[in-house]
Amino acid sequence: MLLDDLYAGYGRTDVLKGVSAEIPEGAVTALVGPNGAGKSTLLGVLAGTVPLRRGKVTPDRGARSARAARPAFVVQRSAVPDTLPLTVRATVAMGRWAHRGLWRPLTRHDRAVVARCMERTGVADLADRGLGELSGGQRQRALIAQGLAQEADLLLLDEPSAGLDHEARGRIGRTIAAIAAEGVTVVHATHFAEEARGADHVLTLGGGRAAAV
Ligand SMILES: Nc1ncnc2c1ncn2[C@@H]1O[C@H](COP(=O)(O)OP(=O)(O)OP(=O)(O)O)[C@@H](O)[C@H]1O
Repeated sequence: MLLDDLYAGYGRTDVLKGVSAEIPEGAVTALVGPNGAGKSTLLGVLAGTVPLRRGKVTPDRGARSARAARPAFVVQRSAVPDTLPLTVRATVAMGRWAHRGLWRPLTRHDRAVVARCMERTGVADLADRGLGELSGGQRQRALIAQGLAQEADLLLLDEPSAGLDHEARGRIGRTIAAIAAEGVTVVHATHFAEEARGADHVLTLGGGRAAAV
């Protein structure tokens, strides 16, 4: 995927000021940079939730693949209230809404996708537990499973390891790597050097621009 001279921001301020970079397909790209550098903003641009003011994003296969035009965005875990009365299975099943429409019953295929996504992220044995009962790492993996259930080609994760301990971060890293190995392009924002080192590709944001490492 090619990012060409991207400008985006809020109000009168541009946060991204000419970001150009390549994001390799089927690999893990870590997005790093100081607080406020624009990592979430760039993820929002790729997700289509933050409008581009200038520049363009060209998916490598995008012109030919409708699925590539439907990225999955996994928001920061802190954006999900602990008290949300949802089981893990129901949370992951929400990822099928894009396919089924809201409140439509799940098909057998949908249920199979949900089950597989829970397995891929290691939360299958927690399927009937409430989100509020889970550890931070388990909840994060349930949210990643929800993103996966959308069957998008591009999985965007905003600081998936924020607030997690070393072991839980390692598990998230392995989950992300396994997802990319199945052909999904993964872009995740991170503050952890070890997590960035584990990625295939690192994009550093600073001063509104990007540098690949
Ligand atoms: N919805 C918004 N409205 C106005 N300004 C915003 C909005 N979202 C972000 N900003 C501002 O844009 C700048 C970049 O924010 P962004 O969240 O993209 O950075 P980040 O690199 O993800 O930061 P962090 O590491 O703290 O999550 C910041 O100055 C922030 O205050």
